[in-house]
Amino acid sequence: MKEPRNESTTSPVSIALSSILPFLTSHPFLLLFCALTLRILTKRYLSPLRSIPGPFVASFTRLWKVYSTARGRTNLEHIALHRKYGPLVRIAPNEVSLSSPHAARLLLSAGKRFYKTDFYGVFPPPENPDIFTETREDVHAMKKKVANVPYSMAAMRQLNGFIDDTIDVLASRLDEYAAPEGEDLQREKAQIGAENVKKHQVDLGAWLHYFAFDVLGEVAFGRSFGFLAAGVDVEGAIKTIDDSQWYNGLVGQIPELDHVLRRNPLWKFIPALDPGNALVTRIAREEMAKRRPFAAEKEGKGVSGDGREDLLASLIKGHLKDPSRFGEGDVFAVAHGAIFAGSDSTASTMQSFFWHILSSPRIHATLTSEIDLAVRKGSIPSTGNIEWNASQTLSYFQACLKEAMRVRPAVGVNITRYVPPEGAELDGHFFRGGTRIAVNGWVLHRDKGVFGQDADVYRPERWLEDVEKTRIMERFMFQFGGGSHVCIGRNLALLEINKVIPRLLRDFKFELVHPNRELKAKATFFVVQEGLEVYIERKNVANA
Ligand code: HEM
Repeated sequence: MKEPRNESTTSPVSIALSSILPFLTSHPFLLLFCALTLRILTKRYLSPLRSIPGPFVASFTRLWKVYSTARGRTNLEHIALHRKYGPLVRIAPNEVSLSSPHAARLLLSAGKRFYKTDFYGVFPPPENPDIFTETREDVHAMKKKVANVPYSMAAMRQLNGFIDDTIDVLASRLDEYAAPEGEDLQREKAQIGAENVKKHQVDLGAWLHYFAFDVLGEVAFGRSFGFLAAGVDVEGAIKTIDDSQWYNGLVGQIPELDHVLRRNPLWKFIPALDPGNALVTRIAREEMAKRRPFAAEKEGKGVSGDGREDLLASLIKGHLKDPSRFGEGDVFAVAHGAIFAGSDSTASTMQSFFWHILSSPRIHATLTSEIDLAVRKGSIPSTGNIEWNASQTLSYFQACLKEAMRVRPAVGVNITRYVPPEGAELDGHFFRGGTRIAVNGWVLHRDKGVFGQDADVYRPERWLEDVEKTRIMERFMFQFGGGSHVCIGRNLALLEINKVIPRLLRDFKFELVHPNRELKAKATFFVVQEGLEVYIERKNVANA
């Protein structure tokens, strides 16, 4: 017969605890140390992600991500991380970065239910999310349906006039700085000495930035923001947006922090921190106020009086059709959000393009000969603006543009999605529901399997070599994201880029002032770039 258990026997564990706990509570620092060690050990070794390699600190705290984002080099650091650790890298206790373009396609596909994370909730206005910041998929789909109308390529072509006018302003502003050509140049050389002629230089990057903003002002609100006219960042508006994006990218790594920072009601008492005071927001508000009670839109008219309907007018019409599904707040949020989403992104893409082509005399020469030849053949006009269809005939230009978007995509921080509740397999690994998965275009676009062994190199020819290979590479380009959250403004961005860049290359000669210097780039959400200073000379295409 079994001996009855002696209930009063004290287990060794309880003896140990009863002696250790009083000791620890009387030594709070030691207690803190033990708690932290326990947290580190559980996050690091008991997590379902424990087998995925990555920086040790990242496995137990999101602060690693904050640190990495704060340095403004997330894009480059992630390339290095994947080279060191492989295709899956644990970058936070519950977050993994993937480098496989195949896995990224699945992650971003519509209908696969990998939804946006709370990272996006930090982007303002949190109380009235726009298409980019809306994380509720059903609400997002409803808003995007309305907004898709004015962003379609057909609608964008209708806005061609706005873009043309802004290109004319950019070209004439650059013309003020450009060195003369031909006989005029000889005259100037004689007057000021040949060595001084090259002093005609501009910060092309800044002018492209002003251009991207002014186009958006015209497209969204039927009025320019006036950056090109002023030739400066009026009221520091661009800097305000860049700073705000830097905050969003950084705080988005630990979104809870937003409640004690920007969403903290005390901020409202510091006017300089109130984004409502910023130029772009002010203009957006003024335009909304001017158009109320939306009489013109009720009659189905545009606002500019010349038949052109801006984004705001089109969104108001969408709102009038179904105010309960697309409220007035949505009209404002979507039109205003377009400026934030579409300005730095487009500017960064154009800056990358110019930096790459000007850094290679061979590529630059091939591209300019293509454009000069197109003028001589009459496939693009010798003066004035260039239409979308005409720029599509410039195959080397198209290859240079794709290659710029591949090597230096405009979004520099990670795009993140949650794994659906039932879990999912990505790149051969099963992830539990709720795991955060991150992808970064800078990493994905360097995949050697898809883009070739020389994927790190800027080489436009890769897009012209083999039709089948090109088709595959196009499938795995993520510069505009993908799936249901694919960039809504890509038609606009491509339209303006396809019109303005060939025109600038047709009308001016450019040369880098600092040929061996990298652009100064900071990955906020977008890669904000500086340092594209060029020598500029007027070009007579007939003599080219
Ligand atoms: C070359 C220029 C551009 C690039 C490279 C770019 C890139 C991107 C990327 C990568 C995304 C997906 C982000 C994510 O899933 O987190 C995105 C989304 C978005 N973009 Fe763009 N963008 C550009 C221009 C524009 C323009 C001109 C506009 C508006 C005028 C715009 C508005 C948006 C919006 C509203 C979204 C959110 C779409 C959604 O979630 O459904 N973008 N863009």
